[in-house]
Amino acid sequence: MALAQLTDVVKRYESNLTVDHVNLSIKEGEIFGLLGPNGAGKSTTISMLCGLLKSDGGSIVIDGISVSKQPLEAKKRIGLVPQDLALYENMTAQENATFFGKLYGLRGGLLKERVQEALEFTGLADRAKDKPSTFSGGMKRRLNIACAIMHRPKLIIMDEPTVGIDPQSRNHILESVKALNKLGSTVIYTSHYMEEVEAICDRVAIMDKGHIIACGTEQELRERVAHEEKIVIQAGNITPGLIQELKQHPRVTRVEADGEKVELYLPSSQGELQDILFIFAKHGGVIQALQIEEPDLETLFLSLTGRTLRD
Ligand SMILES: Nc1ncnc2c1ncn2[C@@H]1O[C@H](COP(=O)(O)OP(=O)(O)OP(=O)(O)O)[C@@H](O)[C@H]1O
Repeated sequence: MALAQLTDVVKRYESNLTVDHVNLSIKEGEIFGLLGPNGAGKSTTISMLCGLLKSDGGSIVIDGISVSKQPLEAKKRIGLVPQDLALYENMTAQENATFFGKLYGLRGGLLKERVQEALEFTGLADRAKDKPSTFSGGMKRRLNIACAIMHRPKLIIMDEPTVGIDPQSRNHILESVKALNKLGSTVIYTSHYMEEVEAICDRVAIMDKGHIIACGTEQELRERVAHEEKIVIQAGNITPGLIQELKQHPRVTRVEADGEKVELYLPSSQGELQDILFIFAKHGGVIQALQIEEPDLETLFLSLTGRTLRD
């Protein structure tokens, strides 16, 4: 059963269709990834889903409740971890969590219990009496999560929660997403990091320029590009002439060069490897490592849009 249903949702900014007739069905109990480059329209979609932004068309239903007709009822079912931190710097971690708990109508013993639970869950119990101004970026992000889960929402929405934070907090957040899901919450997780979405999500929708361009399990999405292969080569002395000749190779569909790394996309490396090594040797490129990779969500994005997620 769908816990969140978006039907033909539209958002316009002046003449731009920022969200262009988006249809999504998020099943109860899943971790659903919304993957797309910066500016794809992910945050705008999330804001409409949470009732923070009015849509210009279509309908959004959460747990059977229309977000536009019964916004307060719908909001009770949602815990939003926004992209921008929403914390009070002059209140302690405990006071922040208490404040958000009260907003959701929690009081007395239950409120105290939930504050403790949320801070423990996010690994901040020993910093309960400290203010966020003394926290690292990752700890602030974790406190943001603690505040969002105080009312044990059915649907937790996290908008790019790992942008600009240290690897330890990043892992902590990814683990906590999985743990929240195991405890029964459905999660929508937006990101432009393919690896994160692949690591934690049951299903993924790929968004670009306001459209959902693909949706399915990682396996289903990979199968759509099963005919593509990626060769990743680490090499010294990568010259413009070398890149140019690789691009001209009739079987190579795309070349991405970044410092000492070259990524080549082609239908199959079989029978072509010799040629490619020859081109490197001809231009004095010194190969240090070579790896043939299975197609991934990046390959799919590239094949659908002609751009990489990082472009
Ligand atoms: N209030 C606004 N007025 C005009 N344009 C806007 C407004 N909010 C967003 N946009 C535009 O809508 C597009 C989508 O933005 P959105 O923030 O939804 O993308 P995103 O996929 O979440 O990317 P990011 O990861 O950078 O936040 C962008 O081009 C953005 O500039």
